[in-house]
Amino acid sequence: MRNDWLHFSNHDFDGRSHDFGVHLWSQIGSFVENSLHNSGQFHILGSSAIHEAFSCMSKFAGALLFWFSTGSNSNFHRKASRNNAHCSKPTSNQSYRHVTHISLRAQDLASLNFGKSASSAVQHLWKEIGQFQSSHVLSLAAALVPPLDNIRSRKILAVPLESTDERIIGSIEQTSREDGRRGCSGLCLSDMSWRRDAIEPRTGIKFPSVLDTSGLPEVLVGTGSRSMRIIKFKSLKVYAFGLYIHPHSLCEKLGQKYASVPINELTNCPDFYHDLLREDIHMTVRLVVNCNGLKVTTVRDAFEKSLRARLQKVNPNTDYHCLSAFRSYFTRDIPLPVGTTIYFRRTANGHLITEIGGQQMGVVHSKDLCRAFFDMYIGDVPVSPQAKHEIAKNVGSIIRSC
Ligand SMILES: CCCCCCCCCCCC(=O)O
Repeated sequence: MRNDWLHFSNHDFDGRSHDFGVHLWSQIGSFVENSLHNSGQFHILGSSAIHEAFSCMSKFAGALLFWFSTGSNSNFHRKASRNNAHCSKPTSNQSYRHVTHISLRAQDLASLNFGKSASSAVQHLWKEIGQFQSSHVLSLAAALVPPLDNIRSRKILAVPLESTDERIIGSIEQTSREDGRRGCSGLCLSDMSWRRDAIEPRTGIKFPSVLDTSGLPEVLVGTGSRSMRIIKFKSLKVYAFGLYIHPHSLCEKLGQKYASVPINELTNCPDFYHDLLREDIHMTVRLVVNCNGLKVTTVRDAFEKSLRARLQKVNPNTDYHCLSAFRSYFTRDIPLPVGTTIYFRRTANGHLITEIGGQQMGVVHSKDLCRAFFDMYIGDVPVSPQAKHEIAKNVGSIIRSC
């Protein structure tokens, strides 16, 4: 350990994650103690303040320990031999060995004004971590924090989430970790109560972090909005959308293949998106109407146009019966006022279910149509490239927790 920095490096987590966490906590603890003695502040601090600060640090160290020793970390050391993803290019004989550096400036700790400052030091740590992992990974890391006493303290968990990106998935409170996280792909939805909705930034429309309408809980992996030009200089934000995915289905189909590919590579990996579309992964688009005056028939025609072109690309030999069936579900004159919610759900066995305003409109059994539909959001020419990128990052984070 250097003098002016607390510097923790974890070059290979194989079998050492627990030691790392314990080491982290003991380093923080002894450093804080030394700093306080050296700076003479120890005696002027009330014992309850010290206790609070240490407790905050303890929680944070615990969070890190848990993060490194479970979800994310469990996949950090997957061997490249298991990785047959085409976008992955392991270097030399080390494959993807993740290097983690967490640095905490000594003066941050030495000047701790306990109570307030403990959480700002923790925030500093979060920021440092944020330099090597995306905020989305952090949100998932927050999701995997163990139920240490008072871990609900938003002071610690909420700040980095809110200060980074409002669209990220909200922090999760894990209520029980004893009953087999492994059994539910690391991200065990039944164990969690999700605390926050996500807000699509352009429309301000809220999206719940979890959808559990079909009996298969799906998590929100990205939001976006669709603008359409109606006259030359006027464009309308027609709808906002959120894409949800069933983590178990994702892990089952793609967990092994992409576990060791770094997330920033995944986002630029065409094969990854193709696999997401090709594999029968249970997913849903939740679409919320954002302007008045939309007619179901207008929406139907716009979807049909887009889907026809995409179907042709997905399977040039496809028959278009699936499209006629899909179209037929939009014939009724249903009003679509602002706020109307439309779900398009793809099941793992290739059904596309359409539900408008709480009413199931119909089901089409066609894998081609399912692929063409989700191609609108994660395909080569997406409705929102930014949302597609966000989706890939969050899907990548889930895969790391498989
Ligand atoms: C003002 C025109 C409104 C048209 C609304 C159409 C909404 C569905 C669009 C089809 C899918 C898409 O390309 O986003």
